[in-house]
Amino acid sequence: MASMSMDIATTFLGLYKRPTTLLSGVRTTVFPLLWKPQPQYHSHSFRTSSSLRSRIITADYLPKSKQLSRRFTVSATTTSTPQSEDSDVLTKIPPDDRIPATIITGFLGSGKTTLLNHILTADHGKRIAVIENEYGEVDIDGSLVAAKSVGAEDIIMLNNGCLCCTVRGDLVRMIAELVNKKKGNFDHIVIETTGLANPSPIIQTFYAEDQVFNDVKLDGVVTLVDAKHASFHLDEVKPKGVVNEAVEQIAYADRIIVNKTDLVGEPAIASLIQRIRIINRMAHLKRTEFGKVDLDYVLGIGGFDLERIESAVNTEGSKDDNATDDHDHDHDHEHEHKHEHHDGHHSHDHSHDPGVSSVSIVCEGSLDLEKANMWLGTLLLERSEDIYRLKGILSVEGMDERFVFQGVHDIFQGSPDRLWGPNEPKINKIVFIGKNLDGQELEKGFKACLL
Ligand SMILES: Nc1nc2c(ncn2[C@@H]2O[C@H](COP(=O)(O)OP(=O)(O)OP(=O)(O)O)[C@@H](O)[C@H]2O)c(=O)[nH]1
Repeated sequence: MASMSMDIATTFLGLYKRPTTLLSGVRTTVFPLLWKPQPQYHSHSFRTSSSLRSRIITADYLPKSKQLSRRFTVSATTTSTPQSEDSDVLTKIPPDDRIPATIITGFLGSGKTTLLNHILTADHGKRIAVIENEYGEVDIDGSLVAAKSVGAEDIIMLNNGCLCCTVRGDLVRMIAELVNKKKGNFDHIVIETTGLANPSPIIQTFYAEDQVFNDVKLDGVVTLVDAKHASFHLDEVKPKGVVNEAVEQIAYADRIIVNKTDLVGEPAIASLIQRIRIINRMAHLKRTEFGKVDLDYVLGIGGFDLERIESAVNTEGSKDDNATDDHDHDHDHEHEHKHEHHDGHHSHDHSHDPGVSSVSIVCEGSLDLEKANMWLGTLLLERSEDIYRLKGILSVEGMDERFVFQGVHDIFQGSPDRLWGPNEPKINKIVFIGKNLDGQELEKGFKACLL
């Protein structure tokens, strides 16, 4: 990591000065290209060449040659065309017609297959291709999935290991094959991971692999949490350097489903939800029995869609979607404030993935572009392993649009969004989910970038 980091830093910090060219198909801007409002950038400065498409990914599964050739990832398609004589650009986001994919994850027995069956048997009109990953040679979940009989276009089993480790290459091939052979026959891909999967490398696959990225977009990560057993797994002490999958699965979620609520009482559910909120305050959360949720809660959520980031970052979005859980509400105010939630246990010696928490910063003002680039570049250079998820909406000096972005470790993407309203306060919102986050330091660093 250390030796790679310098490359990343150089890339990160140097990028915004590079001339850029049109990338066919997918165009966007990236934060370090954060637009300098100078005349020479007016019509093309957002466009990235394919060589700028994705940021270096340091995950060790990528071959070195690939690691070095990758920089920033893009997903939203953003064009910049002249708007009027007196304004620089019109930012609009044309439809992204890549096939959406949903990752369903959650600890062993939390109800993933149950949810999948609910999805497959519900009346939503979508044609779904399923990729099912089971650890072990014997396809048990596959036979439990109601797939063929209810019209799933395809169900593909990956049985030789866990998606996040040994069969990740298979996932890439599987998706590429699905797209090449069956495009037009299905509208959505659902991937069920094993109960022991760490979602991070699976998520990264959607950005790191051209074969996947060009045709498929990650719609969201749905994490099932077993209301009865989750606390036990969250508490589990892992050897140094070994991730606690239960914590990671919650940390990466866009939607959390606290399932099996029939098996425990209200106090246990409430305390579990509080605990989940410490790890991830950004995801929407619902309680269920047998995974019975409205399908629009889990499909088509655009969790990784830049247009939707606002709701993710919006502090309202971090509430439990069940009104009954209003004990979990935020105490947010309109202007300057910060939330920092650390696991109260992390000072103890026995750790359950110590200090996985969320920090959100909300403050009004406009950012100095160069300072922001420097700050975020340095932060990701030093801390990308610990920063699991990052999402935000920023106000940048000289930019009429909001800048929305998100990151997964050192993969970072962003683009201008809609124009700020004439009387709209320019409030920056940024959420970090990760390990050992120091809320005060993050806030201080962020505020130092404000003009
Ligand atoms: N009581 C109760 N049982 C549930 C609920 N949801 C699922 N189950 C049961 O829990 C068991 C495990 O559910 P699955 O859907 O197979 O869980 P999974 O996450 O796919 O399990 P793995 O593939 O082993 O990781 C099954 O027997 C389900 O019928 C629920 O809300 N309440």
